[in-house]
Amino acid sequence: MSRKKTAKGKSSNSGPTAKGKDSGKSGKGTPGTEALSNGVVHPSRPSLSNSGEFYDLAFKVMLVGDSGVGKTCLLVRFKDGAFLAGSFISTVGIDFRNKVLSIDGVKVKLQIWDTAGQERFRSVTHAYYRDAHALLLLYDVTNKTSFDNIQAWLTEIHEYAQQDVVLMLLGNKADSTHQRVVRREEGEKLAKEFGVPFMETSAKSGLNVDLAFTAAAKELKHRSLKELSEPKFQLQEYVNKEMTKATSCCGS
Ligand SMILES: Nc1nc2c(ncn2[C@@H]2O[C@H](COP(=O)(O)OP(=O)(O)OP(=O)(O)O)[C@@H](O)[C@H]2O)c(=O)[nH]1
Ligand SMILES: [Mg+2]
Repeated sequence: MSRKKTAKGKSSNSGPTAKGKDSGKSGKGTPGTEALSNGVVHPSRPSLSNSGEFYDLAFKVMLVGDSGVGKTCLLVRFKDGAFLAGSFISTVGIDFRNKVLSIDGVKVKLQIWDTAGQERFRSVTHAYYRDAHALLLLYDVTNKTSFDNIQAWLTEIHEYAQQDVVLMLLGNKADSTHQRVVRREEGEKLAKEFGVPFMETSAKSGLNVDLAFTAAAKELKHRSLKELSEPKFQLQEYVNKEMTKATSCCGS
């Protein structure tokens, strides 16, 4: 995936995704309209993604958070199973990648939007919030400022995103034991305060990366298929059960 992208404008579709490209840049990745506004394409008639994979449901997931917290690396880890080590290339504008997951026998396509954390791209990012079905809000456990800024991000999300957006808080770089300045408990406390599911992740080691996306997809699928006969899907409970805890030796 190119990490140098320039924003070209606002996404024009308000519904979930169907038949998008596997990756693209802003303003261009506006897929077709087969999907209904709640994310259901049609379970009995699977659609075909451009990568040749069939899917039943499609949703947009957006990665947000300060520059350098690891949004692009998290996406690359999830999509390709690799870690982008080396020099940091800050995302310009917005970019996306698709991935189809199998959730309880249902094929769920996630169109994952990787936003630029830098302040100067904020107005571009704002334009995409309203189309997002889920938001993964990241901070960096080795960067206190990125943690302190979470409240401001939540205010922004409240202002621009859909009211019922699925939101998760992720403390990334949990592998960086020695550089850690934000304890897991602090992340948990903040998340609890705002009623948001929380987990620590590492794009480097892969810790909880699949889980973060799968949990969001499960929640979206549950809501979309209105599985009312089943007990309500409890996102935080599911995460707690599945989560691998990072070993954090050094608190702040
Ligand atoms: N140790 C460690 N380093 C990470 C991890 N995730 C990302 N990094 C490093 O952090 C730096 C920033 O990562 P990016 O993914 O480019 O950050 P970003 O949030 O996309 O930044 P912007 O595009 O500017 O918003 C890079 O040097 C990565 O190698 C992680 O889980 N662990
Ligand atoms: Mg980036």
